[in-house]
Amino acid sequence: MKHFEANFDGLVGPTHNYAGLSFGNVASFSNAAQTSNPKAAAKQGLQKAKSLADLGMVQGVLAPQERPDLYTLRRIGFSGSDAEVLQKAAQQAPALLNACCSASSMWTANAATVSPSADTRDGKVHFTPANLVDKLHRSIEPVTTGNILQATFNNDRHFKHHQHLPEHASFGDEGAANHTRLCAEYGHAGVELFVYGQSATNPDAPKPKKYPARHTLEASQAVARLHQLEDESCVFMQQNPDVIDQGVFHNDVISVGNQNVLFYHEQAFLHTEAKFDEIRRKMDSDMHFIKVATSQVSIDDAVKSYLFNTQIITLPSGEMAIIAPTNCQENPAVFAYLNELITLGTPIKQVRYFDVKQSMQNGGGPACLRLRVAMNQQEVAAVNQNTLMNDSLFTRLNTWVDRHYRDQLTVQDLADPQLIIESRTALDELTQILKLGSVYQFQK
Ligand SMILES: NCCC[C@H](NC(=O)CCC(=O)O)C(=O)O
Repeated sequence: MKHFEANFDGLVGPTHNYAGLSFGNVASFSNAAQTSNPKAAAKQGLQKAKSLADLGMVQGVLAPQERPDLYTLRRIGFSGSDAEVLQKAAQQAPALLNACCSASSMWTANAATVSPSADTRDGKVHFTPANLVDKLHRSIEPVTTGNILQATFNNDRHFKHHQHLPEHASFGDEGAANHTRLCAEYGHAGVELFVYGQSATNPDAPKPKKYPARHTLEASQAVARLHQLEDESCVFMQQNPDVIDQGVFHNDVISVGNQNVLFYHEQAFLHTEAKFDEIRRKMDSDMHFIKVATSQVSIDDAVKSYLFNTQIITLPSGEMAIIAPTNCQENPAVFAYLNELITLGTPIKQVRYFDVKQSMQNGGGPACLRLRVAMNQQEVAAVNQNTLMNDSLFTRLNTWVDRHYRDQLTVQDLADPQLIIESRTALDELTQILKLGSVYQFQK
């Protein structure tokens, strides 16, 4: 049977904006209060997704979330009509209003952790939505994320959906941004590499001093248990706390894997050599560890360009390609490195650049925008087919964006009661296009 690694890209929601909500994420902070362009952002994302489908990849889309989140605003005491709730929140607690308006669900690398059926004891594909507890604006995502995942992977025979982990810092879980699956072939049992920022139950373990470590070892271990993974197919590795303090808030800002390739910065991890030995021992095939030295690309350049937030994909020809943001072309050290990389005799043979600047300005690159789901042919057939990218879906979604999205949005606009009407109208229509059923609270 054929096997694929599908990418499910998050559609950028109608409230895409720059509110500076993510302490520790340099781009989020430095672009705070800029005017965003939700229409351009959504179209940049669609273009990347369509281009991957055109390359012969299995490509899907995941619906965005309903924002402004009036349910959370009411839960914390703002009352009255929808317009009154927005107005009171804007006056009394603008930071809370901003948190309830973020389109951050577009970064579906953080939607969940996914383990393919080749790795799990029950032979199903397992999904655990990430609780994202470290950031208020993201901590309100997991319930709806679960609804959307269940409507997209809606077949009990093949897909197993878990509840998100307990909402406590001990179980800080940022999903697949800190999870990479290494394997010889997508359909073979692989090694699931879980990268965490700190251990919650070991106060003496290293941790960053300036910025938060969002993800714990305990969360990764819980996901491995839920997903019925064998100890022999898991490796838990700690991120270097020093790089978290330099803006590497997720592991996918400093390393990315695909099949038997791990592309990483030399400062990415703690105990790198011992852990790589463990990976080698647990893999049933040779690994290519592609190290980028600080002398080639500094941490600062890696964070600014998102060199490691690239997607490494295996094309139908068997060659690997890197899907990079155009920001990598604009950074001389990174561009020079990438030009050299494709000549080094590694499995990576091409680089393709995409403009995803609207997302990058919030600290999310190409890899943040996608959730990887390795599946066999039968599993791909069991996915909600209306979510899979093709010419007709691409045209429909572009028309849908043109009809419903604004081409500029400021943080002040978030209190505009018209935005909630526009957003709900758009999402209601989207659930019909993707045939998701009622996944949003306003539809229930
Ligand atoms: N994987 C990339 C995630 C980026 C995301 N940025 C944000 O939420 C920025 C939102 C803002 O600043 O408006 C985050 O940090 O979790």
